[in-house]
Amino acid sequence: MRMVGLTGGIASGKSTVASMFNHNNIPIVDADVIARVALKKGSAGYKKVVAAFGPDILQHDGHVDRLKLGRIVFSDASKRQLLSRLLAPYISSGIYSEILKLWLKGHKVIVLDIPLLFEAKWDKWTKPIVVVWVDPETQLRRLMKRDNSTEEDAGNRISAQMSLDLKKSRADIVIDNTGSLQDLQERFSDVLSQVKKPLTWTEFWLSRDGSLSALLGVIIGVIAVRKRF
Ligand SMILES: CC(C)(COP(=O)(O)OP(=O)(O)OC[C@H]1O[C@@H](n2cnc3c(N)ncnc32)[C@H](O)[C@@H]1O)[C@@H](O)C(=O)NCCC(=O)NCCS
Ligand SMILES: Nc1ncnc2c1ncn2[C@@H]1O[C@H](COP(=O)(O)OP(=O)(O)OP(=O)(O)O)[C@@H](O)[C@H]1O
Repeated sequence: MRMVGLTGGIASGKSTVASMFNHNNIPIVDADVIARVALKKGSAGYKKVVAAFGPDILQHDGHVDRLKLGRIVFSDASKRQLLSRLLAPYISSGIYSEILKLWLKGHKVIVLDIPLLFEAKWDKWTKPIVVVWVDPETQLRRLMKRDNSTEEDAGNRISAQMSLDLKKSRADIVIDNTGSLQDLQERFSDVLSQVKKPLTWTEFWLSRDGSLSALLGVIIGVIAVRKRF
């Protein structure tokens, strides 16, 4: 199975690109969605985070106030590291379990949409790595518009992340998303054909069908050897 890594900066357009993959029947493992589940009221992750950050981060109904927690962690690196450390085991196991489900369904290509792909070292497992890049002004403008946030809040979120130029330098494929959605769609068509190239041998043996063929081969081999002796 081929696991494509999809990453970029906040509001650079990862989800927009992910939905293009999805429209082409390539399933997505979305780390932001998994991270939300990990912080759901009553979950083990929720309990650890509330114990560490205190009840002030909760809304009246007991759910985490994401805006409030976001303000705290995106303006303080040590608190951000603490939150990441507390949630990392739950996010990782959520990602593994999604990958396993898709492997069992026999998908040949899947996309891991992980904002912290490099920081959390998921890049070792993904090939190719696609980075959605955008220039800093466009990123700030789109983020403020999407989240209806102030320049200060949006700037804090951007500077809390690894630089987008550094991510770009570590990419196999860069998608420049500074232009229009139509420009993005055109660039995406090239990327799709690269991602859909036939599987390498290693990827084939790591696919469900390849692994089952290998297992069957081993069983037949063992039976044949036993019959001979
Ligand atoms: C702080 C939280 C509650 C803010 O929630 P909010 O709904 O406002 O933002 P959302 O979850 O949609 O994240 C938006 C973007 O912020 C960026 N981001 C999120 N967490 C982090 C982090 N720890 N470090 C750097 N950037 C981050 C990502 O680009 C993400 O796509 C939330 O982001 C969170 O729980 N973060 C910790 C979990 C995590 O590490 N998520 C990243 C998945 S790899
Ligand atoms: N080429 C484009 N032209 C105009 N708007 C765009 C373009 N690409 C994305 N957007 C808009 O920019 C915003 C950010 O895009 P998107 O949500 O896909 O980013 P993201 O990288 O997934 O963000 P996050 O890291 O927060 O999950 C969205 O409102 C989206 O509709």
